[in-house]
Amino acid sequence: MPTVLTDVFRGHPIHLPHTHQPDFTSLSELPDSYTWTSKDDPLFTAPPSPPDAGESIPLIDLNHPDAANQIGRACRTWGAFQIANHGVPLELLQGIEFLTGSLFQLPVQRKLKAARSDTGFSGYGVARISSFFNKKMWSEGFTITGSPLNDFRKLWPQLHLNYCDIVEQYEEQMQKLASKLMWLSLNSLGVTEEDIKWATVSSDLNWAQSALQLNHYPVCPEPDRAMGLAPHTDSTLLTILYQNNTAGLQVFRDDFGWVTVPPVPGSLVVNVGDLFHILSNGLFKSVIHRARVNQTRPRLSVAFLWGPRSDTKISPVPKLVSPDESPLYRSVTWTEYLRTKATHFNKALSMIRNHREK
Ligand SMILES: C=C1C[C@]23C[C@@]1(O)CC[C@H]2[C@@]12CCC[C@@](C)(C(=O)O1)[C@H]2[C@@H]3C(=O)O
Ligand SMILES: O=C(O)CCC(=O)C(=O)O
Ligand SMILES: [Fe+2]
Repeated sequence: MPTVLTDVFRGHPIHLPHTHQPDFTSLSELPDSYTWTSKDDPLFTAPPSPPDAGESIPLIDLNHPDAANQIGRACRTWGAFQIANHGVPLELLQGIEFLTGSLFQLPVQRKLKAARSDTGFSGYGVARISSFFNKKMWSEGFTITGSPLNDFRKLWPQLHLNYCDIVEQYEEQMQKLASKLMWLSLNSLGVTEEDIKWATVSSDLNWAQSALQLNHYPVCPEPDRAMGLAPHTDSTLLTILYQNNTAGLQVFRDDFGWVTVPPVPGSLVVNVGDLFHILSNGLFKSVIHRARVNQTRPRLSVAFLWGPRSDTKISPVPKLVSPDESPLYRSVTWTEYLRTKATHFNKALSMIRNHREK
Protein backbone atom coordinates (compact mmCIF):
# COMPACT_ATOMS: atom_id res chain seq x y z
CA MET A 1 0.00 0.00 0.00
CA PRO A 2 1.53 3.37 -0.94
CA THR A 3 1.58 5.85 1.91
CA VAL A 4 -0.96 8.63 1.78
CA LEU A 5 -0.20 12.09 3.15
CA THR A 6 -1.85 11.17 6.45
CA ASP A 7 0.89 8.57 7.02
CA VAL A 8 3.89 10.71 6.08
CA PHE A 9 4.95 11.49 9.65
CA ARG A 10 3.93 8.14 11.19
CA GLY A 11 7.15 6.86 12.71
CA HIS A 12 8.72 10.31 12.13
CA PRO A 13 7.41 12.37 15.06
CA ILE A 14 7.83 16.15 15.12
CA HIS A 15 7.35 17.56 18.58
CA LEU A 16 5.84 21.04 18.53
CA PRO A 17 4.46 23.14 21.39
CA HIS A 18 0.87 23.61 20.12
CA THR A 19 -0.44 23.91 23.66
CA HIS A 20 1.85 26.82 24.51
CA GLN A 21 0.28 29.32 22.13
CA PRO A 22 -0.54 32.60 23.89
CA ASP A 23 -3.84 34.37 23.63
CA PHE A 24 -2.47 36.75 20.99
CA THR A 25 -5.18 39.33 21.57
CA SER A 26 -4.20 39.82 25.22
CA LEU A 27 -0.60 40.88 24.49
CA SER A 28 0.06 44.62 24.23
CA GLU A 29 3.82 44.20 23.81
CA LEU A 30 5.77 41.73 21.72
CA PRO A 31 7.36 39.14 24.04
CA ASP A 32 11.06 38.51 23.46
CA SER A 33 10.31 34.96 22.26
CA TYR A 34 8.40 36.54 19.32
CA THR A 35 10.93 39.28 18.49
CA TRP A 36 12.93 38.46 15.35
CA THR A 37 16.27 39.87 14.24
CA SER A 38 18.61 38.91 11.41
CA LYS A 39 20.29 36.51 13.86
CA ASP A 40 17.10 34.44 13.85
CA ASP A 41 16.67 34.57 10.09
CA PRO A 42 19.40 35.92 7.79
CA LEU A 43 16.78 37.23 5.36
CA PHE A 44 14.80 39.05 8.09
CA THR A 45 16.18 42.48 7.33
CA ALA A 46 16.82 41.92 3.61
CA PRO A 47 15.75 45.18 1.99
CA PRO A 48 12.17 45.31 0.81
CA SER A 49 11.72 46.20 -2.83
CA PRO A 50 11.09 50.00 -2.91
CA PRO A 51 7.34 50.51 -3.30
CA ASP A 52 7.93 52.88 -6.24
CA ALA A 53 9.98 50.24 -8.10
CA GLY A 54 6.62 48.75 -9.13
CA GLU A 55 7.98 45.21 -8.97
CA SER A 56 5.30 42.63 -8.40
CA ILE A 57 4.49 39.09 -9.41
CA PRO A 58 2.36 39.11 -12.59
CA LEU A 59 -1.43 38.99 -12.48
CA ILE A 60 -2.48 36.65 -15.30
CA ASP A 61 -5.95 36.47 -16.83
CA LEU A 62 -6.58 32.78 -17.51
CA ASN A 63 -8.93 33.72 -20.36
CA HIS A 64 -6.11 35.52 -22.17
CA PRO A 65 -5.01 33.67 -25.33
CA ASP A 66 -1.35 33.99 -24.27
CA ALA A 67 -1.97 32.78 -20.69
CA ALA A 68 0.20 29.63 -21.04
CA ASN A 69 3.28 31.61 -22.08
CA GLN A 70 2.69 34.23 -19.40
CA ILE A 71 2.46 31.46 -16.78
CA GLY A 72 5.61 29.78 -18.12
CA ARG A 73 7.52 33.08 -17.95
CA ALA A 74 6.29 33.75 -14.39
CA CYS A 75 7.36 30.24 -13.27
CA ARG A 76 10.85 30.80 -14.70
CA THR A 77 11.40 34.30 -13.32
CA TRP A 78 9.37 34.63 -10.11
CA GLY A 79 8.22 31.12 -9.26
CA ALA A 80 4.87 32.77 -8.46
CA PHE A 81 1.99 34.63 -10.09
CA GLN A 82 -1.60 35.67 -9.40
CA ILE A 83 -4.55 34.52 -11.49
CA ALA A 84 -7.86 36.13 -12.39
CA ASN A 85 -10.76 34.45 -14.25
CA HIS A 86 -9.77 31.12 -12.74
CA GLY A 87 -13.34 29.80 -12.69
CA VAL A 88 -13.57 29.17 -8.92
CA PRO A 89 -16.91 30.67 -7.79
CA LEU A 90 -16.56 33.77 -5.61
CA GLU A 91 -19.08 32.32 -3.11
CA LEU A 92 -16.76 29.36 -2.56
CA LEU A 93 -13.81 31.67 -1.84
CA GLN A 94 -16.05 33.60 0.55
CA GLY A 95 -17.18 30.28 2.08
CA ILE A 96 -13.63 29.06 2.79
CA GLU A 97 -12.68 32.47 4.21
CA PHE A 98 -15.73 32.38 6.50
CA LEU A 99 -14.89 28.83 7.65
CA THR A 100 -11.27 29.82 8.35
CA GLY A 101 -12.32 32.92 10.29
CA SER A 102 -14.85 30.94 12.36
CA LEU A 103 -12.32 28.22 13.14
CA PHE A 104 -9.68 30.56 14.52
CA GLN A 105 -12.25 32.56 16.49
CA LEU A 106 -13.11 29.48 18.56
CA PRO A 107 -11.83 29.46 22.15
CA VAL A 108 -8.30 28.03 22.35
CA GLN A 109 -9.45 25.05 24.46
CA ARG A 110 -11.85 24.04 21.69
CA LYS A 111 -9.19 24.37 19.00
CA LEU A 112 -6.83 22.23 21.07
CA LYS A 113 -9.38 19.39 21.03
CA ALA A 114 -8.30 19.01 17.40
CA ALA A 115 -4.55 19.60 17.98
CA ARG A 116 -2.14 17.97 15.53
CA SER A 117 -0.31 15.07 17.19
CA ASP A 118 3.48 14.61 16.96
CA THR A 119 3.10 11.92 14.29
CA GLY A 120 -0.10 13.30 12.78
CA PHE A 121 -0.63 15.34 9.66
CA SER A 122 -3.98 17.05 10.23
CA GLY A 123 -5.19 19.39 12.92
CA TYR A 124 -4.58 22.61 14.81
CA GLY A 125 -1.15 23.89 15.74
CA VAL A 126 1.91 26.05 15.25
CA ALA A 127 3.69 26.11 11.87
CA ARG A 128 5.43 22.81 11.17
CA ILE A 129 8.68 24.64 10.35
CA SER A 130 8.79 26.21 13.86
CA SER A 131 11.39 23.72 15.09
CA PHE A 132 13.99 25.21 12.71
CA PHE A 133 13.82 28.69 14.26
CA ASN A 134 14.71 30.05 17.69
CA LYS A 135 11.86 32.54 17.73
CA LYS A 136 8.12 31.88 17.61
CA MET A 137 5.85 32.86 14.76
CA TRP A 138 2.86 35.16 15.20
CA SER A 139 0.34 32.77 13.71
CA GLU A 140 -1.73 29.65 14.18
CA GLY A 141 -2.66 27.05 11.59
CA PHE A 142 -4.91 24.14 10.81
CA THR A 143 -3.94 21.39 8.34
CA ILE A 144 -6.54 19.25 6.58
CA THR A 145 -5.91 16.17 4.52
CA GLY A 146 -8.49 13.53 3.75
CA SER A 147 -11.83 13.99 5.45
CA PRO A 148 -11.93 16.72 8.12
CA LEU A 149 -15.08 15.14 9.63
CA ASN A 150 -13.55 13.88 12.89
CA ASP A 151 -11.73 17.13 13.63
CA PHE A 152 -14.64 19.34 12.57
CA ARG A 153 -17.06 17.42 14.79
CA LYS A 154 -14.85 18.33 17.78
CA LEU A 155 -14.68 21.98 16.72
CA TRP A 156 -18.30 22.52 15.73
CA PRO A 157 -20.58 19.87 17.28
CA GLN A 158 -23.59 21.35 15.41
CA LEU A 159 -22.31 22.80 12.15
CA HIS A 160 -19.52 20.40 11.14
CA LEU A 161 -21.34 18.91 8.15
CA ASN A 162 -21.83 22.32 6.49
CA TYR A 163 -18.14 23.08 6.92
CA CYS A 164 -17.08 19.64 5.59
CA ASP A 165 -19.16 20.37 2.52
CA ILE A 166 -17.33 23.66 1.88
CA VAL A 167 -13.93 21.94 2.21
CA GLU A 168 -14.99 19.19 -0.21
CA GLN A 169 -16.22 21.65 -2.84
CA TYR A 170 -13.16 23.85 -2.42
CA GLU A 171 -10.73 20.92 -2.83
CA GLU A 172 -12.57 19.69 -5.90
CA GLN A 173 -12.27 23.09 -7.60
CA MET A 174 -8.64 23.51 -6.57
CA GLN A 175 -7.65 20.07 -7.90
CA LYS A 176 -9.03 20.84 -11.33
CA LEU A 177 -7.41 24.27 -11.35
CA ALA A 178 -4.01 22.96 -10.20
CA SER A 179 -3.93 20.33 -12.93
CA LYS A 180 -4.88 22.93 -15.54
CA LEU A 181 -2.13 25.28 -14.33
CA MET A 182 0.48 22.55 -14.29
CA TRP A 183 -0.29 21.60 -17.88
CA LEU A 184 -0.42 25.20 -19.11
CA SER A 185 3.04 25.83 -17.67
CA LEU A 186 4.49 22.52 -18.93
CA ASN A 187 3.02 23.07 -22.40
CA SER A 188 4.85 26.40 -22.51
CA LEU A 189 8.08 24.33 -22.28
CA GLY A 190 6.92 21.97 -25.02
CA VAL A 191 6.22 19.16 -22.52
CA THR A 192 3.13 17.06 -23.31
CA GLU A 193 1.27 14.06 -21.87
CA GLU A 194 3.57 11.81 -23.86
CA ASP A 195 6.43 13.02 -21.64
CA ILE A 196 4.71 12.61 -18.26
CA LYS A 197 2.50 9.56 -18.37
CA TRP A 198 1.56 9.58 -14.67
CA ALA A 199 -0.26 12.91 -14.89
CA THR A 200 -2.72 12.74 -17.74
CA VAL A 201 -5.09 15.68 -18.09
CA SER A 202 -8.05 13.49 -18.95
CA SER A 203 -7.68 11.13 -15.96
CA ASP A 204 -9.90 11.47 -12.91
CA LEU A 205 -7.06 13.20 -11.03
CA ASN A 206 -6.39 10.28 -8.72
CA TRP A 207 -2.72 10.63 -9.65
CA ALA A 208 -2.68 13.68 -7.37
CA GLN A 209 -3.22 14.35 -3.67
CA SER A 210 -3.37 17.46 -1.58
CA ALA A 211 -3.53 19.15 1.79
CA LEU A 212 -5.26 22.35 2.85
CA GLN A 213 -3.41 24.66 5.24
CA LEU A 214 -5.56 27.31 6.95
CA ASN A 215 -3.49 30.16 8.42
CA HIS A 216 -4.39 32.95 10.85
CA TYR A 217 -2.12 35.91 11.59
CA PRO A 218 -3.69 37.84 14.50
CA VAL A 219 -3.17 41.61 14.83
CA CYS A 220 0.24 42.25 16.31
CA PRO A 221 1.42 45.12 18.58
CA GLU A 222 4.84 45.38 16.85
CA PRO A 223 4.54 43.93 13.35
CA ASP A 224 7.95 45.17 12.16
CA ARG A 225 9.71 42.98 14.71
CA ALA A 226 7.45 39.92 14.39
CA MET A 227 7.20 37.12 11.84
CA GLY A 228 3.93 35.53 10.74
CA LEU A 229 5.39 32.58 8.85
CA ALA A 230 9.16 32.31 8.35
CA PRO A 231 10.73 32.10 4.87
CA HIS A 232 10.31 28.73 3.21
CA THR A 233 9.58 27.05 -0.08
CA ASP A 234 6.64 24.65 -0.36
CA SER A 235 7.35 20.97 -1.02
CA THR A 236 4.57 20.77 -3.56
CA LEU A 237 4.24 20.70 -7.32
CA LEU A 238 2.07 23.81 -7.03
CA THR A 239 0.44 25.70 -4.17
CA ILE A 240 -2.68 27.79 -4.76
CA LEU A 241 -3.17 30.41 -2.08
CA TYR A 242 -6.25 32.41 -1.21
CA GLN A 243 -5.52 35.46 0.95
CA ASN A 244 -8.06 37.75 2.56
CA ASN A 245 -7.92 41.48 1.96
CA THR A 246 -4.96 42.10 4.31
CA ALA A 247 -1.47 42.21 2.76
CA GLY A 248 1.28 40.07 4.30
CA LEU A 249 2.56 37.55 1.76
CA GLN A 250 6.02 38.40 0.41
CA VAL A 251 8.15 36.58 -2.15
CA PHE A 252 11.93 36.81 -2.30
CA ARG A 253 13.95 37.63 -5.38
CA ASP A 254 17.74 37.82 -5.29
CA ASP A 255 17.65 40.96 -7.43
CA PHE A 256 14.79 42.83 -5.66
CA GLY A 257 14.68 41.51 -2.08
CA TRP A 258 11.25 40.98 -0.48
CA VAL A 259 8.33 41.85 -2.73
CA THR A 260 4.80 42.09 -1.29
CA VAL A 261 2.02 40.27 -3.12
CA PRO A 262 -0.91 42.72 -2.89
CA PRO A 263 -4.31 41.13 -2.31
CA VAL A 264 -6.43 41.43 -5.47
CA PRO A 265 -10.06 40.63 -4.60
CA GLY A 266 -11.23 37.38 -6.20
CA SER A 267 -7.78 36.38 -7.45
CA LEU A 268 -5.55 33.51 -6.30
CA VAL A 269 -1.79 33.33 -5.81
CA VAL A 270 0.10 30.38 -7.32
CA ASN A 271 3.55 29.27 -6.06
CA VAL A 272 5.94 26.88 -7.74
CA GLY A 273 6.92 24.23 -5.18
CA ASP A 274 10.10 22.12 -4.87
CA LEU A 275 8.66 19.12 -6.75
CA PHE A 276 7.86 21.28 -9.78
CA HIS A 277 11.37 22.73 -9.56
CA ILE A 278 12.69 19.14 -9.76
CA LEU A 279 10.28 18.06 -12.52
CA SER A 280 11.29 21.04 -14.67
CA ASN A 281 15.00 20.32 -14.05
CA GLY A 282 15.31 23.67 -12.26
CA LEU A 283 13.74 25.75 -15.06
CA PHE A 284 10.80 26.68 -12.83
CA LYS A 285 11.97 28.12 -9.51
CA SER A 286 10.40 27.13 -6.22
CA VAL A 287 9.86 30.50 -4.62
CA ILE A 288 10.99 31.53 -1.12
CA HIS A 289 8.08 33.25 0.57
CA ARG A 290 7.04 34.40 4.03
CA ALA A 291 4.11 36.08 5.76
CA ARG A 292 4.38 39.33 7.71
CA VAL A 293 1.74 40.58 10.14
CA ASN A 294 -0.33 43.68 10.64
CA GLN A 295 -1.00 46.06 13.53
CA THR A 296 -4.69 46.67 12.89
CA ARG A 297 -6.06 43.91 10.71
CA PRO A 298 -6.03 40.15 11.18
CA ARG A 299 -4.93 38.19 8.14
CA LEU A 300 -6.24 34.84 6.91
CA SER A 301 -4.89 32.63 4.16
CA VAL A 302 -5.76 29.22 2.76
CA ALA A 303 -3.02 27.26 0.99
CA PHE A 304 -3.97 24.34 -1.25
CA LEU A 305 -0.81 22.21 -1.28
CA TRP A 306 -0.83 19.93 -4.28
CA GLY A 307 1.42 17.10 -5.36
CA PRO A 308 1.48 13.62 -6.90
CA ARG A 309 0.34 10.35 -5.32
CA SER A 310 2.82 9.03 -2.81
CA ASP A 311 4.03 6.18 -5.04
CA THR A 312 4.95 8.47 -7.95
CA LYS A 313 8.65 9.11 -8.44
CA ILE A 314 9.28 12.69 -9.55
CA SER A 315 12.36 13.29 -11.65
CA PRO A 316 13.38 15.87 -14.26
CA VAL A 317 11.47 15.47 -17.56
CA PRO A 318 14.10 13.98 -19.94
CA LYS A 319 13.12 16.48 -22.66
CA LEU A 320 14.26 19.33 -20.38
CA VAL A 321 17.72 17.88 -19.78
CA SER A 322 20.41 18.69 -22.37
CA PRO A 323 21.74 15.55 -24.09
CA ASP A 324 25.28 16.23 -22.88
CA GLU A 325 24.32 16.78 -19.23
CA SER A 326 22.91 14.63 -16.46
CA PRO A 327 19.61 15.61 -14.77
CA LEU A 328 20.02 18.20 -12.01
CA TYR A 329 18.03 16.13 -9.48
CA ARG A 330 17.58 12.50 -8.45
CA SER A 331 14.09 11.03 -8.44
CA VAL A 332 12.03 11.29 -5.26
CA THR A 333 8.47 10.62 -4.09
CA TRP A 334 6.46 13.31 -2.28
CA THR A 335 6.56 11.25 0.92
CA GLU A 336 10.35 10.92 0.76
CA TYR A 337 10.67 14.61 0.06
CA LEU A 338 8.37 15.69 2.91
CA ARG A 339 10.38 13.57 5.33
CA THR A 340 13.66 15.05 4.06
CA LYS A 341 12.15 18.52 4.41
CA ALA A 342 10.92 17.77 7.93
CA THR A 343 14.49 16.88 8.94
CA HIS A 344 16.64 19.18 6.83
CA PHE A 345 14.22 22.01 5.96
CA ASN A 346 15.74 24.42 3.43
CA LYS A 347 18.64 22.08 2.59
CA ALA A 348 16.21 19.44 1.27
CA LEU A 349 16.34 20.50 -2.39
CA SER A 350 20.13 20.65 -2.51
CA MET A 351 20.30 17.24 -0.82
CA ILE A 352 18.69 15.54 -3.78
CA ARG A 353 20.68 17.50 -6.35
CA ASN A 354 23.01 15.42 -8.53
CA HIS A 355 26.62 16.40 -8.68
CA ARG A 356 27.07 17.06 -12.34
CA GLU A 357 29.36 14.93 -14.40
CA LYS A 358 29.62 15.65 -18.09
C1 LIG B 1 1.90 18.70 2.58
C2 LIG B 1 2.52 19.53 3.37
C3 LIG B 1 3.30 20.66 2.90
C4 LIG B 1 3.66 21.39 4.19
C5 LIG B 1 3.80 20.29 5.17
C6 LIG B 1 2.55 19.50 4.88
O1 LIG B 1 2.71 18.27 5.46
C7 LIG B 1 1.31 20.23 5.39
C8 LIG B 1 1.56 21.68 5.66
C9 LIG B 1 2.50 22.32 4.65
C10 LIG B 1 3.21 23.51 5.23
C11 LIG B 1 2.38 24.80 5.22
C12 LIG B 1 3.24 25.92 5.85
C13 LIG B 1 4.66 25.96 5.30
C14 LIG B 1 5.26 24.54 5.27
C15 LIG B 1 6.75 24.56 4.87
C16 LIG B 1 4.97 23.86 6.58
O2 LIG B 1 5.67 23.85 7.56
O3 LIG B 1 3.74 23.23 6.54
C17 LIG B 1 4.42 23.69 4.36
C18 LIG B 1 4.91 22.26 4.14
C19 LIG B 1 5.73 22.10 2.87
O4 LIG B 1 5.30 22.54 1.80
O5 LIG B 1 6.81 21.53 2.98
O1 LIG C 1 -0.15 33.15 4.55
C1 LIG C 1 0.52 33.23 3.54
O2 LIG C 1 0.42 34.16 2.76
C2 LIG C 1 1.53 32.17 3.21
C3 LIG C 1 1.12 30.80 3.66
C4 LIG C 1 2.09 29.77 3.23
O3 LIG C 1 3.14 30.07 2.71
C5 LIG C 1 1.80 28.35 3.44
O4 LIG C 1 0.78 28.01 4.08
O5 LIG C 1 2.60 27.51 2.94
FE1 LIG D 1 4.14 28.34 1.84
